[in-house]
Amino acid sequence: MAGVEPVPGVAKPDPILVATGVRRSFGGLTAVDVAHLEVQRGTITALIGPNGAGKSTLFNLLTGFDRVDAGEWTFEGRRLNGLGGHRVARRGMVRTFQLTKALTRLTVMENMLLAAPGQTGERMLGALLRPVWRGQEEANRARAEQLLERFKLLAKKDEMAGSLSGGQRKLLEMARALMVNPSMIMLDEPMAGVNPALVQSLLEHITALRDDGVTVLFVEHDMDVIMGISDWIVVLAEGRVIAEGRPSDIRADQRVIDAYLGAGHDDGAEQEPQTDTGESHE
Ligand SMILES: Nc1ncnc2c1ncn2[C@@H]1O[C@H](COP(=O)(O)OP(=O)(O)OP(=O)(O)O)[C@@H](O)[C@H]1O
Repeated sequence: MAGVEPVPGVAKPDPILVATGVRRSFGGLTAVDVAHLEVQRGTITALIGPNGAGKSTLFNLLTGFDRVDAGEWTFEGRRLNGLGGHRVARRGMVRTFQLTKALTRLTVMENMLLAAPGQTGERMLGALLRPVWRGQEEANRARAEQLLERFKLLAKKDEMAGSLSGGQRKLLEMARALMVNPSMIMLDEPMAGVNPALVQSLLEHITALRDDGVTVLFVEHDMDVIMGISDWIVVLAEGRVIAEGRPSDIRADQRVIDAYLGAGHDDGAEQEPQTDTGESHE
């Protein structure tokens, strides 16, 4: 991303995702108010910000799981406004979801097959198209096995997803998202609840996705992870993009330091201003 100025809303050479004027309020609270944001194709871009900054809401809006109040966005040059999550996924932009209770009661393989393309309408057309359908199911199963192998979960394919460790669940979430062969994947806190021993392996999987040409946008709180693998970082605070740039730009950005300190985030160097030292200031 050489030559791209680290300023909020900056244009990028080959953006895969472009959002303009995207706003979402809940009651009187403006959760997201993004004037302009471009995600460069083929990069790992981190979306960071203090708690409540609007990161999850922005993810939900862009992937069709929530509705904007205003604004528009394009993916691969095509408008996505008004499309639901499944149709957005079919266009090639998928997000990971935490495994819900229901999904933990299915096997690993069943989870993979549920995420496969073309799940809707099959029952209706099933009688008519049974041979085609069967072929599709075989192809889905083959792809699922390939992905499970890649994420070292193949041996677990017949086990309940609920029996997986935190890290293995994250791998399964990633593998599920890849069932539709996306060109962009959005990861919501991929490292949350992951045993430190698995963090390195997850990081390698994320960089491997990028190296395979998949654009990655991820929300994460762990600064070491963010600084370690991101090509570009976008900082949200109170719904707005307050900074964006390479890790070195972001580390030195006073607005970012202020936003994190203001929200009481622990970056390892902050001092709590209101700490009672036991001395009287009167
Ligand atoms: N469905 C909702 N109804 C009402 N308020 C909401 C809803 N979803 C989000 N909010 C509010 O919008 C703001 C942004 O929330 P959001 O979850 O997007 O932040 P976030 O940056 O993802 O935070 P975190 O890092 O804690 O996950 C918060 O103040 C939150 O309370």
